Amino acid sequence: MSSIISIRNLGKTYASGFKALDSVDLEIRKGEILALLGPNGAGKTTLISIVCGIVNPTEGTVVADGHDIVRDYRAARSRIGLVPQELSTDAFETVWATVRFSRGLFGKPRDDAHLEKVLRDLSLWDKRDSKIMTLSGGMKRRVLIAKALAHEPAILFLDEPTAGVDVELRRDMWALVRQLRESGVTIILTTHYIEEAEEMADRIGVIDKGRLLLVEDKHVLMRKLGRKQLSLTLHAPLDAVPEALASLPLELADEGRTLVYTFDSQTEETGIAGLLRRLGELGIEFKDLHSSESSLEEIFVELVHTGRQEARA
Ligand SMILES: Nc1ncnc2c1ncn2[C@@H]1O[C@H](COP(=O)(O)OP(=O)(O)OP(=O)(O)O)[C@@H](O)[C@H]1O
Repeated sequence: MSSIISIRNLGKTYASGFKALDSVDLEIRKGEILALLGPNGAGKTTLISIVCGIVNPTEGTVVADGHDIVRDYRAARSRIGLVPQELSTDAFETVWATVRFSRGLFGKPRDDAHLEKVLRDLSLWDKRDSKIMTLSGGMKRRVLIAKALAHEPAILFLDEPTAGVDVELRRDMWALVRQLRESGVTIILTTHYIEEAEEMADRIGVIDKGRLLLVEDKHVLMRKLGRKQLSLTLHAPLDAVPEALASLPLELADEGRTLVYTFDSQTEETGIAGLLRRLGELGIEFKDLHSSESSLEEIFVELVHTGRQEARA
């Protein structure tokens, strides 16, 4: 798949001297949904703001759909739609006037049929003559998306699209984002919600303290870094893991009633057969067993943790 955005060695040091981004390299593929995951202050909004021309980079380059975002700003920007975290203005405007104005900002000729389609797709058509301030929070968010799509961008950035929205609206937003991707739009979203990245993304980028720790296909990431656990519910609780099993990755949980075996999900040899044989030899019986995989959340916490340790080293 070809790249639609190339980010090379991108760095940002704010006037305060704070380095918000450090040597970020990232190729965003045409037609993908990329989720940027990171804790507060990681640099996600800074990265988006640079690509959208709101913040100037101090180092590096960004090329969006063939246009350098600094040298060729207007052309680059016209290819991009940005859905910011909050709707700050336009309270007294109607939905229709707002989206029409947004399209005009990019010098695009008037195209009422396109705007109608956008509003219909977002279930806002019936509200086209309503003033924005009269809309519900969920509808206001949809207006933000409609504004971002008014000029037919090839790339859509969504900054925390579902922060603070209820579960139902979140699901609606996800469906909408998928639909947009189907129509060929490349989507980059930032989120704090691991579930959102897990649900939506084709690839996941993890960013922390201005550094992009990794970018990986979601399934590969989960396979590569995920661990599996086998939990055995014992007949009789144990005080400690028996000496004879000390070399194995075993832990006791649930006050000695459960023996937990952790193994790498990538390896071919899980070692489970050997474990069960040795338990049999030691006369340790179990009444139930189940396996589980580490969630993206666990992987993420681990990544950020080791990333910080490496940065300190
Ligand atoms: N104009 C500015 N001047 C100085 N520091 C700034 C400025 N804007 C942002 N920062 C700092 O840069 C860091 C990254 O901020 P950014 O908003 O990019 O993070 P984020 O990952 O989007 O966080 P959040 O998830 O909280 O929105 C933060 O420590 C922030 O305080």
